[in-house]
Amino acid sequence: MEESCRESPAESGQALPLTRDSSSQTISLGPRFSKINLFSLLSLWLELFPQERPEDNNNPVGVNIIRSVGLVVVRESKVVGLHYSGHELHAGQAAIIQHAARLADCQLYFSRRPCATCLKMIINAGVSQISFWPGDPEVSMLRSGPHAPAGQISEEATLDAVATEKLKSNSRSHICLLLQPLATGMVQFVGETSRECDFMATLTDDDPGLNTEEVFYFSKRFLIEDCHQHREILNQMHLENFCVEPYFSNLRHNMRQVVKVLAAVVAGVPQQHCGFHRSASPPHHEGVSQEVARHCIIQARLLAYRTEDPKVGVGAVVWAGLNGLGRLSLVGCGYNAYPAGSQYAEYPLMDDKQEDRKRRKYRYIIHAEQNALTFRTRDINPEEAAMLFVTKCPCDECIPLIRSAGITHIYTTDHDRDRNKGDISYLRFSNLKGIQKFIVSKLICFPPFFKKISFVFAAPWISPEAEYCHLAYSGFP
Ligand SMILES: O=c1ccn([C@H]2C[C@H](O)[C@@H](COP(=O)(O)OP(=O)(O)OP(=O)(O)O)O2)c(=O)[nH]1
Repeated sequence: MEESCRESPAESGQALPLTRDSSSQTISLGPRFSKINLFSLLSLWLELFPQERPEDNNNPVGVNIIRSVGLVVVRESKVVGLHYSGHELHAGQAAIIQHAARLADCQLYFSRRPCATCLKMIINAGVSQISFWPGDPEVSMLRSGPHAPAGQISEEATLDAVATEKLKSNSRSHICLLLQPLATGMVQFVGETSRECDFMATLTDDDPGLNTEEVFYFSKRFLIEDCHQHREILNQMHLENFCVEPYFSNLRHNMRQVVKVLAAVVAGVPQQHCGFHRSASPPHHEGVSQEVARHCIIQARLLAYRTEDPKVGVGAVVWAGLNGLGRLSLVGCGYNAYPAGSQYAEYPLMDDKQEDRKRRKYRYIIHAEQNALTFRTRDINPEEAAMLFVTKCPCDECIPLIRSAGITHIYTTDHDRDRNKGDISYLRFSNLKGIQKFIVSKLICFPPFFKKISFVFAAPWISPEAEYCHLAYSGFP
């Protein structure tokens, strides 16, 4: 993350009031995520990072009681790691393997209370804080396990709860609950802006509304519908303080709001019939799967809601990995904001439709890609695929940085592409060579017979430019 400890009026769940810039011009701003909101949302979303083999989610006999977990590692207010459970490693173990003793003094944000196996190693590494979402823990208390009757907390989960509690009481790391109320109006703001975001504008003419299926799915996953069960789980986790009213209702309300916001952001990048199609053989590695690309673009969209630009939020995340396959590791992430350390509204906020040029924002704002690359956690190895996921077409100022950093793939929208807006231009992206470009675009629907043929021959929605690929809305079943 790019900034250190700037706090805007919206930080602790407050609505942003009208704000004045240095010249007393009044501007209204939307609410934004606090850092804690952002880390919680990222951790929840990371839990759903697409796996090569699907998580054994709907196991009828509930044999697998270990749940997937998402994890955000933060050092000095900056994200230095994004992790998720895989087939071999839990998210906590993946963080240990990647960061080792560099985890010392970091803050860890988990989407579930981690199991004792992860917790002991994390405490041992000397992290300063471990927080978790107050739902079903990693060793599930909702799934019953092979030998326990359905609906009953398994012996394994009870033993894990005892062990984690013992580790907690003997640990110097501060272990706490991960939840902060969202800024007032945030749910509505995200709902509305999601419907208007570049991805939606490109992909559909319909107003999709809040995807109720997505809300339902996330509710099932991250909330515990039954109040008694939720209380029981909180008690097992020694969070009995939250079991009494009004704290219990507040907790559940805040959890629901966060889940709604996540569903709204996710709904802003439609999933159905999406596919990556390429028109030329790649100079580097193949890109990631369409599911992974969508997942990463949604990470970038979450980051964009932390913007300091009063008009346009941009988020960027860079992942790298050998062949673009297997476990990716985070290079960096960021959003557009004023230089780190600046005070809120210290710089002009005007855009190109307002005021004279010297009073506009453009010379001051650090772009999302610039923050992602400046505060990257590691360099990019020339052998690996390095993928930038960014919610807006990269501008001319960013293109040379992206190329020099060793980015091999860009996933974005083409909103503003080829435009010169005076203070900011987007002319260089189209001619950028040597980097695979994946653009979100809408499918031209074919009758069923032509669908298969269109895959083999160059389809009309694929740009004729060499090395130019599309995240296309496909009509394949
Ligand atoms: O590669 C880029 C390009 C832009 N931005 C940010 C910088 C600035 O905060 C905002 C500028 O957005 P835009 O070009 O849309 O200008 P605007 O004047 O805010 O909006 P409009 O489209 O109405 O002209 O986007 C990035 O973070 N990365």
